[in-house]
Amino acid sequence: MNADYLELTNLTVSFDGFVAVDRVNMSVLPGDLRFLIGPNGAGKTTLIDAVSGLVPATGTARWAGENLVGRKVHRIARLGVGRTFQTATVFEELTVAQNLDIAAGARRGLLTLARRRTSLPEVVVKAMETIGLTDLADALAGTLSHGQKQWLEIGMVLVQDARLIMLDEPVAGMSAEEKDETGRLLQRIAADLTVVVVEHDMDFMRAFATSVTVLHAGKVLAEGSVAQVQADPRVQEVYLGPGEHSKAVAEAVLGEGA
Ligand SMILES: Nc1ncnc2c1ncn2[C@@H]1O[C@H](COP(=O)(O)OP(=O)(O)OP(=O)(O)O)[C@@H](O)[C@H]1O
Repeated sequence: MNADYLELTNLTVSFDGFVAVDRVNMSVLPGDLRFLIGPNGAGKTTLIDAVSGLVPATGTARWAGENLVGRKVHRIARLGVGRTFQTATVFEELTVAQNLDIAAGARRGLLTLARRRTSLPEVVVKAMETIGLTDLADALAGTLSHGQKQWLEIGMVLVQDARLIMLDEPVAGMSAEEKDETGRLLQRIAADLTVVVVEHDMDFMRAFATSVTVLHAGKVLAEGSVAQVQADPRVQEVYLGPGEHSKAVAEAVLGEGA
């Protein structure tokens, strides 16, 4: 079994007795572009917080042969787990290349970072190509468009040697062109890595997901291909409410096939 395989078993997160993630079982294989969808408050962000070590959890989250539950955030990052946040966290007053260099340095250690270098590390050059920002290497991050900032943040995860990448609503606020570009970027990344995308944008999900997990009230409600989850009456009910199962309404929210 490839070690780059994420397997959650009974993953549970409680906040003062409120169960936000409730005994979730989920497996994601390398090469998969898994979308995690569900209504507001379903527990999507909390789930990826738990896998990244940002909130305490019970159950297991197996990755790279280890259980991530109970491990410190930096230890989890060193096992190749990276994530982005809903709001991009780039250094606006630094250039694209500098942002990536610093992120790569976080991995390399301060000693290497302190050494003066005349050229950019290979990993930074490669990341700029992957995220399509090579031409903007010397542009200040603060001058980038919203979409470009998100791509830079993805690049900052890539240079840290992440092999499991979890993205929290990467296309929120993007233009249609930026969404398409992001989808193609995620497909390129998912060819080599394991990718989990938390998303509300159903058009984006339909265009780029290879598989989908639907969360509702902390639990896995459905899992499968886009067509399978769209056709699932339980998924339609969660998105539409009971008694609104007209085909036209279901299609308007979930797309054709619903
Ligand atoms: N730190 C916290 N303390 C208490 N409750 C929390 C905390 N973080 C999240 N919750 C609650 O857990 C539930 C799940 O929240 P979460 O943000 O994971 O949902 P989500 O599916 O990502 O929603 P959205 O799509 O709106 O971002 C919500 O009811 C939320 O209020």
